[in-house]
Amino acid sequence: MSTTIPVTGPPPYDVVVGHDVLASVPAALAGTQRVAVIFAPPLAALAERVAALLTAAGSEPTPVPVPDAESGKNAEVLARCWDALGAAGFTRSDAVVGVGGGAVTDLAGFVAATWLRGVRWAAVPTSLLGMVDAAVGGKTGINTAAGKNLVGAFHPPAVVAADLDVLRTLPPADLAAGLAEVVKCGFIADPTILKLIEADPAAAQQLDGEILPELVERAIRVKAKVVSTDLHEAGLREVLNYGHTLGHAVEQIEGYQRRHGEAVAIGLVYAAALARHAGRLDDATVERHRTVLQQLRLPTTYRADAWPQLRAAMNIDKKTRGATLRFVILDGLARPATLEGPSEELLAQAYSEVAV
Ligand SMILES: NC(=O)c1ccc[n+]([C@@H]2O[C@H](COP(=O)([O-])OP(=O)(O)OC[C@H]3O[C@@H](n4cnc5c(N)ncnc54)[C@H](O)[C@@H]3O)[C@@H](O)[C@H]2O)c1
Ligand SMILES: O=C(O)C(=O)C[C@@H](O)[C@H](O)[C@H](O)COP(=O)(O)O
Ligand SMILES: [Zn+2]
Repeated sequence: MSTTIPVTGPPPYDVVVGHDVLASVPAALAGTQRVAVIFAPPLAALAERVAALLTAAGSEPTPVPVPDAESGKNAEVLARCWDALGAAGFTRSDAVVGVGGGAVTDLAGFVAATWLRGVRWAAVPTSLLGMVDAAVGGKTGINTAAGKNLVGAFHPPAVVAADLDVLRTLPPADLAAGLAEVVKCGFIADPTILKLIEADPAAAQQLDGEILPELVERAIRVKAKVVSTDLHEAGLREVLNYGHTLGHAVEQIEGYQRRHGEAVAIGLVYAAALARHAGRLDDATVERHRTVLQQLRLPTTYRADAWPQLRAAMNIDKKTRGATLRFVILDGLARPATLEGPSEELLAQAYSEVAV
């Protein structure tokens, strides 16, 4: 059983989520000759299954193993992927498939965006975070020493095949990290998500119940709607960056060793505190951020002495214009807004609510 959630584009494509969805990959890449299947070691068996489906459909898969997680999302690994495509003689009628968590699909999508200035690609997200967020919407890219995702391209996939069964092997901490982005969707657009988690936080993490699939579908619908309206982040899409200004700074100062979803959880509390200090958000909604994230055992605090480093790292956030920091905040539940150029005092006051 599966659900198809359309991203209306342009270009249009489907997010197919549920069980037995992998056949949608060869279907979406019909007519391609060679297909590079980019994967990290923990997902080697699934990558082989995808390759077998491509072979059965008449394509010629080339396996391209890459280092796991953030250690594969950099310029050196990107260049190795280009070399693999070059050695196999990839042309514009060929394609790429990314099989893995968000780090691998971000990398694979960027390989596809840059090879011959853009070839088709498909995403097979294998983490919760990848299914609800990273694989959807066409943001592809890599990290640099200066910051998270600083090099990349908007290059939407031909299909996203999210097979809920693959989540069975996902470590619980990675499942929880994915829920941070689901919570984000709850605060910016769909408060039912928050009610579902608050009513039964354990059920939100159980693969065999009905709650987790509903949360996945709801979060994908939030993202699909936003990116269908504003692929290139001219305005509306910025709401998906809620919690990411401080979150990305945490990841950068930790050398990309911290789970993205955990950093976003800390960043969500910071953004809520910032909104309150700016007089835009009530105490109860700020507190709701802490409680729902803590129910999922996600971090909501960070080292007090890290503030100078975090503050410097935030300067290179993609929403920054010149010297003006810009934050996504809330004016209320499901009422995302922008805060431009907050004072240093305000920034530090908000951090005092996160600092331990
Ligand atoms: N492009 C976007 O719009 C977007 C959105 C959100 C996040 N991201 C990016 O996504 C990345 C985070 O993604 P993530 O949380 O998936 O982390 P990740 O890709 O680093 O994966 C986390 C770990 O889970 C493992 N894993 C994944 N699926 C598994 C499975 N089914 N079974 C066993 N192990 C599995 C991975 O091998 C890895 O060790 C970050 O780089 C973030 O910047 C991008
Ligand atoms: O899709 C988006 O747009 C988002 O902002 C979703 C985020 O969850 C995601 O982490 C994204 O990669 C951040 O984008 P960036 O442009 O700040 O790197
Ligand atoms: Zn994110």
